[in-house]
Amino acid sequence: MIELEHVGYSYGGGALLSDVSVRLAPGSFHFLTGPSGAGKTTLLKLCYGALVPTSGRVQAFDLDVSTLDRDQVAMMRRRIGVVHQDCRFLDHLPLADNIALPLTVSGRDMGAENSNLGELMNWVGLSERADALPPELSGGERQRAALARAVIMSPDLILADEPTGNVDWEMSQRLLRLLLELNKMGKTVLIASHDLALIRAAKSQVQARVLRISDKTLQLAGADL
Ligand SMILES: Nc1ncnc2c1ncn2[C@@H]1O[C@H](COP(=O)(O)OP(=O)(O)OP(=O)(O)O)[C@@H](O)[C@H]1O
Repeated sequence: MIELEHVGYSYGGGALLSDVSVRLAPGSFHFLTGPSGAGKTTLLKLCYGALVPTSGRVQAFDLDVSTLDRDQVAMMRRRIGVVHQDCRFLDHLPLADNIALPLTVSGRDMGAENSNLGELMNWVGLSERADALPPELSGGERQRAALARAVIMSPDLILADEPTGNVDWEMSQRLLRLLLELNKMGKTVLIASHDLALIRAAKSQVQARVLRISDKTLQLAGADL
């Protein structure tokens, strides 16, 4: 599904990532961990083609992302749902419209899609908040809305960047349950997280691989996690 082969990345100074190789198989569940600034967000961006590697190769759905034209990049991104660390909503649009934005942008018929939107808002427990504006939402509501927006195009792969940042334990468990449900539906899931308690909770429920960025490269974390 996604494969990084000997990937290196630099923002212009020294190398941030070096010789990173990993394969996310269809239907797998992964965590990505490592200290703040180690390059977790950067690695996710390399996976969805927002950044092109300085060295090595990223293959997404059997295509080399650095060789794709604009249309192919757009097609590839439709298959990947991203939950951004900062959620990024349009503050003047009601929540339902924010969640539906990927559909609107891609020109899908909203009449036909409305029941999907309703089901999705119900699934994340936000049906009652459809008309709320993003600044009125709690942290947990924002994170669930960001997850709903990431999956509205029915992606095959979900990349979630600290999806439980700034929420309490109960809410982080609720978000984890949603991500586990998506995985049970056959979606591949990669979660960047500092939250070791969350990773341990997930590992008791799903066969998850934990990858850690250390010394600029990616290592499989040991059984201590
Ligand atoms: N656009 C950019 N230009 C230059 N440097 C950047 C850019 N984006 C990130 N960096 C730097 O790259 C390093 C890795 O950033 P990144 O956000 O990938 O780390 P992270 O592991 O996700 O951190 P955190 O856990 O704090 O979110 C940091 O030192 C950051 O300042």
